[in-house]
Amino acid sequence: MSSFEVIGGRPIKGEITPQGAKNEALQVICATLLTKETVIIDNLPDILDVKNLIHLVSDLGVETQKLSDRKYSFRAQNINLDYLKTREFKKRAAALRGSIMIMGPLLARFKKAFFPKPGGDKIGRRRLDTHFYGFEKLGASFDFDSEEFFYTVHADKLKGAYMLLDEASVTGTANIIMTAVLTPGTTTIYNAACEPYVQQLCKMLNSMGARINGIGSNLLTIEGVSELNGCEHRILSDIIEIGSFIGLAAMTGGEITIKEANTEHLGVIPLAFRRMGIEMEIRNNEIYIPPNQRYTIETFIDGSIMTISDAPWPGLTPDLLSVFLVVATQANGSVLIHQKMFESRLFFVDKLIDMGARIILCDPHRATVIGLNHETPLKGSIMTSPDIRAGVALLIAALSAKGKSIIHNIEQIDRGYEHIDKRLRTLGAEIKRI
Ligand SMILES: CC(=O)N[C@H]1[C@@H](OP(=O)(O)OP(=O)(O)OC[C@H]2O[C@@H](n3ccc(=O)[nH]c3=O)[C@H](O)[C@@H]2O)O[C@H](CO)[C@@H](O)[C@@H]1O
Ligand SMILES: C=C(OP(=O)(O)O)C(=O)O
Repeated sequence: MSSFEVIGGRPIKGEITPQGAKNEALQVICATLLTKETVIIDNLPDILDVKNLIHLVSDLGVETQKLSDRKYSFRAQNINLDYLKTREFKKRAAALRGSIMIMGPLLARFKKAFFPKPGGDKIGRRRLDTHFYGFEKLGASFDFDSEEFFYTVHADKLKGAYMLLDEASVTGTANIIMTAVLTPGTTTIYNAACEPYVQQLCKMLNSMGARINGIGSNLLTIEGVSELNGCEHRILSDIIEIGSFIGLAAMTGGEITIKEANTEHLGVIPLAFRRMGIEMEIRNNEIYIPPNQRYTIETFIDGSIMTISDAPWPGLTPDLLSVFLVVATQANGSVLIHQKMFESRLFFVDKLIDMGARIILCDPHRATVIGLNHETPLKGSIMTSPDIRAGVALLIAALSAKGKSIIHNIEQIDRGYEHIDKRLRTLGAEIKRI
């Protein structure tokens, strides 16, 4: 288990370019299983989850080749489905959440797929019902071995269908889309997730010859085709990393420019930071955060306390709520952070309270933060990163705090943030891996 040692209290300064998006990368790597032809993916982030998934698909038989720093080619000509029954596969699949998205392509191409319990953040119940509801609607049978925790789907024949999803699951929608593109007939998915990751997946699939309409909305219509060809795809910048950098700059009083910031794809993220009182200038494809901000959280028009809460896209992504929460600890004013989707993602506030933050955890989903208005800095502390986004929130807290902090279990952060220590050092942060 590695740790970060951080000396806080130094404003960050400079320019930074975000990595490619983790959640898009996981979708499009799985999509390479849909064709025998070569797919080239550019801007893949060099993070643990992506490395693990590339390893997994290679073990499954996909020929993978690193073409340059962030560019890989994938060729899924000879797939060995027996690998899905091995102990090695169970271990690899359990290392990340996104691995579940190999099921849709395998079902589409080979009419069967198996999967053990996927990994990912331990942030509350993470059900998979929507995935299997969709597969069943397309004609697959589904079995669950509760002793072995093993999911199986198989079909003699798949057929396009109408479906109304019970929830707009991101990986669930991606899985169903990837089955439907090779399923004869018309599939209509209503209440589909439409996060930028899903939009990007659909665009990539259309460039491979799929026929998907309604991209960017919650109503997708897919005309199945008999086969897909190869393509070249470039991953967008990671909007969660962009939000994390905005939060870090605000908390440390720093001045940064975020290059290649995907400004058209940020949805309500800039608005939510502005509601926290954080100023930013969006210029062309860059975001500039001015220095020394003493931000004041807005109230609602009627004067009531601001709530920052998550919702499926185009609502605010749940993956940034931990960052909003930590940023609020130094604001002028109060905010209610309401994490609606996940049940165990706010418990890390105990660590912020130890550092001097004023937070009341109302229940597992809601925390009220009363800002310190930059009058008293947080104090350095020793802590353990419970999940990827809480980990980054603790890192932001440590970089803004007075004195030294140690953050353990940083593998959680490495799952989704590329060489974060090295990149933050270029902005003047005092952080080292120990
Ligand atoms: C690898 C990957 O891409 N992971 C992302 C993906 O996870 P993942 O696809 O696993 O998450 P889902 O979208 O399935 O669901 C997330 C949580 O929200 C709940 N839910 C979801 C939709 C809805 O309309 N109502 C509702 O309550 C679900 O029950 C679940 O607890 O999407 C999540 C939600 O954006 C993100 O946090 C994860 O980073
Ligand atoms: C919850 C997250 O990831 P995963 O779904 O991969 O666990 C996240 O990226 O914040």
